[in-house]
Amino acid sequence: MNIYLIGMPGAGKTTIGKRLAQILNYTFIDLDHRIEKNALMFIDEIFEKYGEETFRIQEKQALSEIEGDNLVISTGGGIVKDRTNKALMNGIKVYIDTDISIIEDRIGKDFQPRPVLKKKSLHTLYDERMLNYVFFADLIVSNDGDLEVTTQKLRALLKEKFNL
Ligand SMILES: Nc1ncnc2c1ncn2[C@@H]1O[C@H](COP(=O)(O)OP(=O)(O)OP(=O)(O)O)[C@@H](O)[C@H]1O
Ligand SMILES: O=C(O)C1=C[C@@H](O)[C@@H](O)[C@H](O)C1
Ligand SMILES: [Mg+2]
Repeated sequence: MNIYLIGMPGAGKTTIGKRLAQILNYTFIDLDHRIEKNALMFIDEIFEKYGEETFRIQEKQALSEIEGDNLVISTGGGIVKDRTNKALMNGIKVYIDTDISIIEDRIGKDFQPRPVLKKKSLHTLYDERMLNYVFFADLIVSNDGDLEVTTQKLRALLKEKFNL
């Protein structure tokens, strides 16, 4: 069974995904890195050179190319903008739900370029996307507190609800 992590930029999908894969002995895949490998370009360069629409096509393509079992896949924050992407996610979809003000605090301390945040605030993106995250989700896990606590909580829910 594969596990897809969805949620706002900076919610913790990559960090939790790596740790969860370690605990379950699954393989970790970061969809943003797959897109960069396919395009031989960083995501902010794709946005700059070709725009968001082209990026979304590449994102859908990378999602549809995921193969294998026992994978933890962290997706980009905007994967839910296109509701038809849900059908391409064959596995348990987990919404990592993190308070916007906590995300703001956390990503103030990291330096990854996030091109969507050049145009819109996290608050606006959250208002636009929140219902779509819920539409995609089989499970919802809050990541407002300690990372290890979140990951263990998720691990326990996967066992309880999906017998993993
Ligand atoms: N529970 C936590 N406690 C403290 N810091 C955290 C926690 N979860 C994530 N972080 C930190 O928040 C930042 C964003 O996390 P991460 O990169 O995993 O988010 P993401 O959802 O993958 O973001 P993006 O959509 O931009 O790829 C990182 O600096 C990470 O170390
Ligand atoms: O929230 C978004 O729309 C994005 C999030 C990142 O993970 C990347 O997928 C890209 O920068 C777009
Ligand atoms: Mg990430």
